Amino acid sequence: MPVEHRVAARGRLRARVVGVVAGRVSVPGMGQEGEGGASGRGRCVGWPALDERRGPLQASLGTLGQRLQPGMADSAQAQKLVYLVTGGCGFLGEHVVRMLLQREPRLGELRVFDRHLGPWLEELKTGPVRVTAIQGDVTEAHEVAAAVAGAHVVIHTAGLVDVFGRASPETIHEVNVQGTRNVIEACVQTGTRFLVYTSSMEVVGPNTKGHPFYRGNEDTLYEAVHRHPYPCSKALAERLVLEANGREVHGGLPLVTCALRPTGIYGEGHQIMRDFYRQGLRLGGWLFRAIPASVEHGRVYVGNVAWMHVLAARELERRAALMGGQVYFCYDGSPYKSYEDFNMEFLGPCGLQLVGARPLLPYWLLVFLAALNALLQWLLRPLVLYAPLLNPYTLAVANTTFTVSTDKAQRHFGYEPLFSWEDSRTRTILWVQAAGSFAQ
Ligand SMILES: NC(=O)c1ccc[n+]([C@@H]2O[C@H](COP(=O)([O-])OP(=O)(O)OC[C@H]3O[C@@H](n4cnc5c(N)ncnc54)[C@H](O)[C@@H]3O)[C@@H](O)[C@H]2O)c1
Ligand SMILES: C[C@@H](CO)CCC[C@@H](C)[C@H]1CC[C@H]2[C@@H]3[C@H](O)C=C4C[C@@H](O)CC[C@]4(C)[C@H]3CC[C@]12C
Repeated sequence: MPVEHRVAARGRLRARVVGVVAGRVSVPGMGQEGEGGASGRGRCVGWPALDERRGPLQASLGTLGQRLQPGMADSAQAQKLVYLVTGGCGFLGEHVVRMLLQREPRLGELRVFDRHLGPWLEELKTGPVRVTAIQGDVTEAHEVAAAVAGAHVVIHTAGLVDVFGRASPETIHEVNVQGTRNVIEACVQTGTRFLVYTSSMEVVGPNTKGHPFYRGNEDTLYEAVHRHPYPCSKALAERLVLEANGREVHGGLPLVTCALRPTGIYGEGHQIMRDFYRQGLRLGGWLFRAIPASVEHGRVYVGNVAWMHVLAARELERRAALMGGQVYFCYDGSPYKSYEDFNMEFLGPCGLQLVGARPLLPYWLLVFLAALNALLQWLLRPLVLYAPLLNPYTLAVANTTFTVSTDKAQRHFGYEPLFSWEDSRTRTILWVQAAGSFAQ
């Protein structure tokens, strides 16, 4: 049984803590050199502008960023580090947690902060690393501050991922923007110097005009205009994180931040993939093409996204001048395909078929159905939550080419995908098969 007790660090805290454990290690090769400039700043239509008083993004920390804090020497023998992963029980968060345990040799304590703690944390009970599960809410500044206090590195992946209208725009903003602000302020107040933020490709696009982003990189010019609360919130939060780079934290040293922008993540734990699978099973093994095969949608394997987070977090100290204030798309060797064709890479081997070489419905009809769904959602809201996959926003995202081709993370901190496409595919297929065999 886990030992549960109240955390007393720094003032009032409702967060509950469970002690657990795991471990072990390997180190990848490193790249070198650098470049400046973070691009992709979005404009949110109808959303408040950020407070600009802190001035422009601070791109470089010079040698300041290279100074070591006590306990941050570059050796496995050095004092062990305390990592905090917010949203550590989510789809991506769980992979980040497991990856840290496997591949961060300096890990001494791992704090997993989430609104909902997963039962799987129990299985991390044996091993050399202390795992502390903290039930808390990123919108509660005092809970965040208590969890951050004493951590060397924060990986802030908690977020409300909702493009289906389940949550209100205000709630999305509160969790994604205010929650991120709380994390930053907690770092500043408690002296935590290294912050990696899970952003999203949606900070850039697809934009409201449906412009294609074809194999773009972090410097590709693109008109980033958002209307939907989710991408707006991610864009605002990312900006907060980047602008916080260089702020003085408690103790006088500068905060070092960077943001990672995954495209559509897939892999073990991907609920939308599981939903498509179950839908196909309900339809007798058929799925029906709605999006032209020529529309490319960027996808990345969750294990590689987690790996990039771990590497970025690990290298932020050593490469502060280069990485501080930077954004990186998350990429790997996953093939460029349409959203539906890509899903079929996994659903096909699980026995589903995608019907139609071309969309079976004309696009105008899909637009009509998406608008109808939005109307029904609005009409039914007082009675019931109607949140189907198809709405004007998801249709626009699925129907607009958005793919990434970049090596920035490789050049800046030596990232190479840990999992090949074949491995990623096999792991995902096995998970879909297992997840689909549970009750529908
Ligand atoms: N899934 C994707 O395709 C994708 C792509 C790009 C970026 N992202 C980003 O990655 C991050 C993780 O996404 P995910 O797909 O794993 O989503 P998820 O919903 O599976 O995980 C999010 C986690 O955050 C936690 N959380 C939500 N609100 C919280 C709060 N107020 N306080 C504390 N914890 C809270 C949830 O309980 C959950 O465990 C998000 O920031 C998301 O914006 C996801
Ligand atoms: C029109 C339907 C016919 O089959 C298909 C609808 C698919 C949509 C539900 C998904 C298409 C693209 C997805 C999004 C994308 O992969 C990137 C995202 C970024 C991330 O930060 C959050 C998740 C998401 C918005 C993801 C959500 C689901 C899609 C819109």
